[in-house]
Amino acid sequence: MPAFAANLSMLFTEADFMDRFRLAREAGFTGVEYLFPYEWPEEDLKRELESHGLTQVLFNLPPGNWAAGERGIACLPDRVEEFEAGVDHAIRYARSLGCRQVNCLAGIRPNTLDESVAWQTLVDNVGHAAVRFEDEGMTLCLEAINSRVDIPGFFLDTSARVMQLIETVDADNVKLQYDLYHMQIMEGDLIRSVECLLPWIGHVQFADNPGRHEPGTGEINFRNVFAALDRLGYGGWVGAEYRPRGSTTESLDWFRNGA
Ligand SMILES: O=C(O)[C@@H](O)C(=O)CO
Ligand SMILES: [Mg+2]
Repeated sequence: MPAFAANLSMLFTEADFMDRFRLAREAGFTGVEYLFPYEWPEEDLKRELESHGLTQVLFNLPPGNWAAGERGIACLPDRVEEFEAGVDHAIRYARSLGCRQVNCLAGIRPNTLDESVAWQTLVDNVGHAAVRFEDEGMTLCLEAINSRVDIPGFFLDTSARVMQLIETVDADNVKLQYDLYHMQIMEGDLIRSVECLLPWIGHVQFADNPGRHEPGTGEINFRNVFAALDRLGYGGWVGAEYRPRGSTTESLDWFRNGA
C-alpha cells in the first residue's frame, strides 16, 4: 500500500484542529496535510508534528480570500504582488515544518478576464514560485480541480491543462498534484492516466465519487487504483482528502483493511 497522509481539513473534524494530529497518529497515519497553516503559529504546528512523529506532507499557498469564495490568486493579474508575498510566507512555514511540497491553487478566472492574460499571469507566477522553491530544495505542486461540481470556473481543471503549464514553465521542481476525486469527475480512466503522468506526479489525493466520501461509498475501485500506484512504483504520499460520511473512525476501513 502507498504511504497515506491524513488530510486534517477533512478528517478528524470532530476534534479541534490541534488535536487532530494526535488522532491521525493514533489511527496509524505517519503523514498529515491540510489546506493552510497560516492561522496557527509555526511553533505550535511544529510541536504537534514532532510530538506525534508526523511528517508534514503538503499545504497550499495562501489562496486569497477563501471565506469570500476565492480559490487561489495565481491566475489574477491584479494580485501578483500578493501572490509573491504568499510564496515567501509559505516558504517560511514550510521551512519550520520541514514540508517539502506546497500546492498552488490557480484560482477562478472571472468572466471579464481574458483567458490568455490569465494564462500568462499563471505561467509567470508559477515560474517565479518555482525559482524561489528551487532555492529551498522544495517542490511546487499544481492541482487540477474539477469545475463541474466543486469549483465552477476553476482555471486548471484538467490534467492536460496542468501538463501544458508544467511544459511551459519547464522547471524540474514543478509537479502535478493528481487528485483522483477531481480527475474521476473530469476525465475518468484513472489507472491509465496515472501510468502516463507518473513522472510528473508529485502528490496524489483521493475521495470517492459521487459525494467526496471515503472509499467504498462511490464508483472508484480504490483497491485496484492503490495497487496500480504500488505496481508503477509511485514513491510519494497519498492524501486522504475526503469528508467522512459518518465519523472519521468509521470511515477508515479502507486504511485498516486495505481499500
Ligand atoms: O482538492 C481540493 O479541494 C484540495 O486539494 C485543495 O487544496 C483546495 O481546494
Ligand atoms: Mg485535492
